[in-house]
Amino acid sequence: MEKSAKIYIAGHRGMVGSAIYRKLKKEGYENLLVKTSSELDLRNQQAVADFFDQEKPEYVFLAAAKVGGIVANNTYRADFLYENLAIQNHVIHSAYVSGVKKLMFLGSSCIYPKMAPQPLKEDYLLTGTLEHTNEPYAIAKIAGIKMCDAYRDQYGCNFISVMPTNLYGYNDNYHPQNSHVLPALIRKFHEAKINNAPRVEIWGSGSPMREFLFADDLADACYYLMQNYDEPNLINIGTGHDLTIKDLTVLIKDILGYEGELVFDASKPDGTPRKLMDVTKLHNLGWRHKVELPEGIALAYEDFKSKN
Ligand SMILES: NC(=O)c1ccc[n+]([C@@H]2O[C@H](COP(=O)([O-])OP(=O)(O)OC[C@H]3O[C@@H](n4cnc5c(N)ncnc54)[C@H](OP(=O)(O)O)[C@@H]3O)[C@@H](O)[C@H]2O)c1
Ligand SMILES: C[C@@H]1O[C@H](OP(=O)(O)OP(=O)(O)OC[C@H]2O[C@@H](n3cnc4c(=O)[nH]c(N)nc43)[C@H](O)[C@@H]2O)[C@@H](O)[C@H](O)[C@@H]1O
Repeated sequence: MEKSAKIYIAGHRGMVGSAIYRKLKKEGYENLLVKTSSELDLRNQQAVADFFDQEKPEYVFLAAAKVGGIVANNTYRADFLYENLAIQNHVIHSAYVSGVKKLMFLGSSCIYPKMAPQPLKEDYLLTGTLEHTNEPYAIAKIAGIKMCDAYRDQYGCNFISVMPTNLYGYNDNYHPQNSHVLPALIRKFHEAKINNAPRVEIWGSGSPMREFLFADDLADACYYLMQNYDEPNLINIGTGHDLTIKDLTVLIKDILGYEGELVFDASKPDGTPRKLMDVTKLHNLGWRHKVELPEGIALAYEDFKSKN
């Protein structure tokens, strides 16, 4: 990617898009093209086609999506399927029509079968049944991977797909119901601490295992792969380490300095028992994460406090 290249970051106000934006600025890219969802609704096919036709970006990071935690995915099942399919269909197809040199599509670790062997290798895609809570989102993401590959096969487009593990960081979503677990727990422990609440409710059994990557590390990996990866099929992005939700809870509780009790709410779903990424392919390409979980949680908490 030449420093003068015109680069469109779809979803630049989100956690991932804003991290990619910061990374590219830091690397000296000045010609960055961004639009909020109110300026350009990516669900609108004609608007997306017109935008690509007029602006002719050379590179695209597709980090715009309808995103949320386990309950949001399970509640807004139709919206997660429809909006994600629409956004990615329009952006990927318009990127082909307007002659984009390279596009990166961001998926998620939930594309793998619920009971796949661990760690999750890239070739476990479509080898089993998906987790029910996020099946619509996963189906959309799988369609995105296959769309990038099909446009490569039929039209020779250099469209790549990356699969990040669970993420957290600056500009995360801290909504009490719709967020992912890590930002949800930061909010819960912060509020419990300032209100002297005797206990905090944790969803599910606490036994599922999750892997967490700091969003700035993800942005670094995306930049690296945009320059060093030109293959079909997907590539995982993660740390290669995971922990139970219970251990994550204790870690966040300690970092925030909350001393009350934990109560596990079994009426809430556990979701996938484990989804640890196999990052051998990424490590072999020469990229590793830098921010470890305790440091990343402290940074995310500072960001949360500065906005709340
Ligand atoms: N968060 C995670 O744990 C995680 C894990 C794995 C993969 N990912 C992937 O990373 C990508 C970004 O996720 P994120 O966590 O950064 O999400 P996010 O913070 O919710 O940001 C999503 C962005 O998408 C944009 N967007 C949504 N609907 C749009 C529409 N109809 N038209 C135009 N823009 C629209 C929003 O733009 P506005 O702000 O302008 O409304 C928003 O900035 C997604 O593809 C997601 O699947 C995320
Ligand atoms: C990365 C994303 O991961 C998502 O799956 P997934 O890790 O289960 O999504 P999370 O919402 O992060 O939940 C992870 C685990 O944390 C538990 N958990 C405990 N307390 C809380 C809480 O207060 N809030 C939340 N949100 N969870 C909580 C939750 O029950 C689940 O077992 C998918 O739905 C998406 O499709 C996407 O792939």
